[in-house]
Amino acid sequence: MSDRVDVAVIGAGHAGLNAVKEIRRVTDSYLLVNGGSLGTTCARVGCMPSKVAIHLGDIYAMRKHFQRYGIDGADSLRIDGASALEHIRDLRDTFVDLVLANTTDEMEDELVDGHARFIDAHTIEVGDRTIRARAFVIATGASTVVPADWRESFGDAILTVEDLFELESLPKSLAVIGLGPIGLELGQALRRLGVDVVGFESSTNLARLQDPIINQAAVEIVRREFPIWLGAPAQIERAEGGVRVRAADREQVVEKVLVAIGRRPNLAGLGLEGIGCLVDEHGVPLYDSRTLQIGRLPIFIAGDATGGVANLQIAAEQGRIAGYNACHEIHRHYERRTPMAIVFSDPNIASVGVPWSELDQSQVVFGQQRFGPVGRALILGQNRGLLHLYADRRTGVVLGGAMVGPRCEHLAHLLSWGVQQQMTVKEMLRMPFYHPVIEEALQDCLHGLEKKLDSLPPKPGWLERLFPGRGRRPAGAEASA
Ligand SMILES: Cc1cc2nc3c(=O)[nH]c(=O)nc-3n(C[C@H](O)[C@H](O)[C@H](O)COP(=O)(O)OP(=O)(O)OC[C@H]3O[C@@H](n4cnc5c(N)ncnc54)[C@H](O)[C@@H]3O)c2cc1C
Ligand SMILES: NC(=O)c1ccc[n+]([C@@H]2O[C@H](COP(=O)([O-])OP(=O)(O)OC[C@H]3O[C@@H](n4cnc5c(N)ncnc54)[C@H](O)[C@@H]3O)[C@@H](O)[C@H]2O)c1
Repeated sequence: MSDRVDVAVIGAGHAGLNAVKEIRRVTDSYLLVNGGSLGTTCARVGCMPSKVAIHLGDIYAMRKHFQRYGIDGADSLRIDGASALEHIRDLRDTFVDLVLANTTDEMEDELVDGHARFIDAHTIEVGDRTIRARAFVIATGASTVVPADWRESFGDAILTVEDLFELESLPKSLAVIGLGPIGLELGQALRRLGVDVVGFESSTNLARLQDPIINQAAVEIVRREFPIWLGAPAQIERAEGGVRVRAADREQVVEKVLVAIGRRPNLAGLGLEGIGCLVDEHGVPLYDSRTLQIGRLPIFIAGDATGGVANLQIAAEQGRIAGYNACHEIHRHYERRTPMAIVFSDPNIASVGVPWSELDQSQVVFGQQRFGPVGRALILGQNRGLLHLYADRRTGVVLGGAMVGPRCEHLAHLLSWGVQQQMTVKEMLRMPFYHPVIEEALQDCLHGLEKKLDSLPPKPGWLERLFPGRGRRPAGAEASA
């Protein structure tokens, strides 16, 4: 069977579905090819079921405060792991249904089931079907990296996010290998649901945190809840009663291992090397980071398949740009908004704006604020944590920050909106704040920064230099070429 269409999109995750939305504005002549389960990584195994697990863990962990609050009987509370897992699957199915209802359920012949492989820059094969298109969008996502011999040698003892939520019951003990966002979020959630968890991380950073002060604070907080061993790669071997995990001089025998050592773009089977794509050392084709076009080919790439920052909003936005560019001669540019990463551990961990590694430390003034004395944090019984802000020494413009603390998911948004608007410390302080709220931690931190900035000796030409450099166009606003 042979088809000829304007655009074919490969992959029905958020990137691919958003590409389709753009393409449909221009043409009905498109196909969406998806190999594997429909419903998106986010809804099936990613953002959403992991947040349900975190929520259940947080609720159950609250029992530890009950006695202090005058609530009796916490000792007799028990969690039924099987029911908790069933609830996660129930909600997961709801999220998947919501995605499908608005997207692929409405498609008929436009949806093609199978894995695509390029024959040439205008042709793919999907099973016994040949599809010719004027342009393609590759949005094939990514999958967990599992060392080749681990599955073979350790079978069911090895878990990834792809199978964790399918378990019928919770394991008694679990080693989480890799404490990036996935390992930390799920390791903590499972610990709170009663699993004996130990975490292994080869770097010295939790959740990819670059800011050393916030990393140190986060490590100290997480360690109060379960052991985390940092700084050496973990290896595993068979042991009586389960699997032995070793890292440097540490070892632990556990029933199961959750592998969370990173995700790799699903590009291997696409045959890209055969159609003249130059690829990097990870097999990702070289593409223009603004137009998302691969070389000069009529092929665009979006979402986790790019091997770049993996998050839902970026996948969706890149999908829209790739879809648009696949059916327009004049391309739109993808420009990343102010970087923001939030890890939904308790307390939340977040980084915003200029990453630590890119700061010119001699030009930055730093502000710190502990959550310890913040009224609302004390009321919530969640006052561990620290906020660290960075501002430009010369102009007072807020550059970003990192934080570990209660409800930092919201502080991170507030901060990123200020950074995107290129606001100064003083301008952010003129924004409204209420009481008693966690946002007062941000206000206090900004006051501290303001004091430091005001105490710096004035520099000649300070004001004149301030305005030309500041330009009021929000960074990252979509531009058309
Ligand atoms: C456990 C976990 C938690 C996460 N939590 C968050 C979070 O809290 N916040 C956040 O922003 N992000 C989070 N993410 C990341 C987020 O889920 C992803 O960045 C996003 O879903 C990627 O979307 P995508 O469209 O690029 O890929 P996907 O949704 O993976 O879609 C790719 C599609 O392509 C199909 N496919 C693959 N190969 C082929 C082929 N050869 N031919 C045809 N089809 C193919 C796949 O079956 C799939 O349907 C999390 C991820 C995980 C795993
Ligand atoms: N809240 C969120 O936004 C969220 C949540 C989950 C996932 N994600 C995204 O999903 C992607 C994948 O997340 P991830 O956590 O799987 O990957 P990651 O690459 O962010 O982290 C993997 C970690 O594993 C460590 N590691 C590698 N090999 C190891 C070994 N042998 N022993 C011990 N540690 C080892 C690495 O040093 C790294 O810290 C990320 O890009 C992330 O942004 C986002």
